[in-house]
Amino acid sequence: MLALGKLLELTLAGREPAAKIQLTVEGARLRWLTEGALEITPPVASDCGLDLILSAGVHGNETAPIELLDRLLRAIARGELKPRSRVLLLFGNPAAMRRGERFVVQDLNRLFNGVHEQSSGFEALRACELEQLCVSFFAQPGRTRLHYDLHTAIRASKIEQFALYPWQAGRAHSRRELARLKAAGIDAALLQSKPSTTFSAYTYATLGAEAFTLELGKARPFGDNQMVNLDLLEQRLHAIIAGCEPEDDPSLDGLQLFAVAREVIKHSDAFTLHLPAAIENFSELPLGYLLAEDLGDTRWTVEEPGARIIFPNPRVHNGQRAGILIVPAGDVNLA
Ligand SMILES: O=C(O)CCC(=O)N[C@@H](CCC(=O)O)C(=O)O
Ligand SMILES: [Zn+2]
Repeated sequence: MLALGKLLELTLAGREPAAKIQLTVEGARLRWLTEGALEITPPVASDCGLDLILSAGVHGNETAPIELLDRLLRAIARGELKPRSRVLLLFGNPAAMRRGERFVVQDLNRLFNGVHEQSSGFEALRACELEQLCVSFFAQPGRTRLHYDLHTAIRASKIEQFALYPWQAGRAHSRRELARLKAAGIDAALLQSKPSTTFSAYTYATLGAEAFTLELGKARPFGDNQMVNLDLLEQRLHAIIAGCEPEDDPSLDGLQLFAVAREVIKHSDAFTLHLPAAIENFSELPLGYLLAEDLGDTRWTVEEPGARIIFPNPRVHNGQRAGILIVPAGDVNLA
């Protein structure tokens, strides 16, 4: 196998490869760009016109997607998976991956779309670097842009594999992309309705890619991910990279669509979340339920029929999202 196929090993060891460019037998080029970043370029004659960004490890302790990208890259480096798409593989937060922690100083996935410019520290620099890597990767005009940012969640989930679909003014979410995700084993999608500072929101709204955050089960240490079955997603990523995707059924039956009702923001150290510690993502909350309290008279009470909670986390920094209240999406305008 080509040495650059061991990007994960190199990244975890904090090492730079001696050779930055290597070619597979079929002539695909692997190019190491910087820590945790590798570009794969198919031979010109077989290029299918897709620019695909696959990222994982934006949160350093979310190992199942990191292992998935490692398997894909090794298959390419062994010549078993023959790319026809250009691919940018990114391990988002190498320092946090080495520590097995979500982040080092601050949550990298809150620093995109320019927020890093008003901040400092390791993650702010990395957000800037990741944005530049994506801009350069997408520089060629007339090509199709797709980005999957792969994550796992802190807690268990009633719906284990789901997507968060970013938002941009005047742009409808794509039925074709949702059908593709359904075929890849994704059971639900949360359609965002406002701008965001996550990585996928950056590539979607600023760079015009189709882009998603994919949540793929519960975060566990390296080597401990046997419970997560990512076979369908892995097969689909193989097919996308190899430029040989099957035609998808355009029906979205079986894919649950949700909309954001409200984001719960933690304003102060007095913030209290009234949920059991082991509550699962997508748990339903009854009308009138007192969900959270904060300084002064701030109270979060459930007012939306059918409301469910995802990502409840009272330990976030003040000013950040401590949970999202979601509801089943009504009539959705899809492109
Ligand atoms: O389990 C949790 O509480 C967080 C899981 C996670 O990291 N989710 C992403 C979602 C990103 C998005 O909203 O697109 C995050 O919080 O960064
Ligand atoms: Zn994450």
